[in-house]
Amino acid sequence: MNEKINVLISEEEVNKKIKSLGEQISKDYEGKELHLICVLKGGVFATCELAKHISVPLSIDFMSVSSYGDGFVSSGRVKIIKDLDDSIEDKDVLIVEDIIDSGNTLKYLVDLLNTRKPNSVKICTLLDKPDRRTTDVAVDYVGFQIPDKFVVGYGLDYMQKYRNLPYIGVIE
Ligand SMILES: O=P(O)(O)OC[C@H]1O[C@H](OP(=O)(O)OP(=O)(O)O)[C@H](O)[C@@H]1O
Ligand code: HPA
Repeated sequence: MNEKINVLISEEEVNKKIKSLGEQISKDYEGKELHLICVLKGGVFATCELAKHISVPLSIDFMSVSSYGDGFVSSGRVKIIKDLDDSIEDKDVLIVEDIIDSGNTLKYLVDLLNTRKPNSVKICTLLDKPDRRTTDVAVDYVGFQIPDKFVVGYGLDYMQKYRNLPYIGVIE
């Protein structure tokens, strides 16, 4: 079945915002090297677009975690499906996510990565749903704060579909 989807944030607005985040990050990390960690699967679109607008030397690694399964609600348990390939010791790490909702995923990831002796760990998320937060996490770069609606597109899925939409939509 195909759900009806309304546009919440257009493709143009998303790309413009990611460009400005990339420019800000480039300024903040001037003179340093940055290690991006893309949180799969949802973070892949935001990471690729963001990386294009970062001008400091950059490396990218991928980690796959899941807590939602195929539903609308977090299971509360974060499962590592694929760990990083490379050590992050002494690196300036920036985690890139599509969305922070309950905060469970990012809290788990930040705590885990901090045990691996990075020089710094910061967070960039395209979307933030502050009304849903149950776990406190300090987020350094936010694209858009959005209302408490289940969104899809730009990496975000419903039952693994709609990740490829070039905009952020809301399922009716
Ligand atoms: O703040 P939270 O409530 O933890 O929600 C945010 C997380 O949920 C989604 O991942 P999901 O577990 O659906 O995996 P996916 O990216 O592979 O779809 C999203 O990509 C974030 O990683
Ligand atoms: O609104 C959402 N949409 C898709 N995946 C998600 N994971 C957390 N929140 C969301």
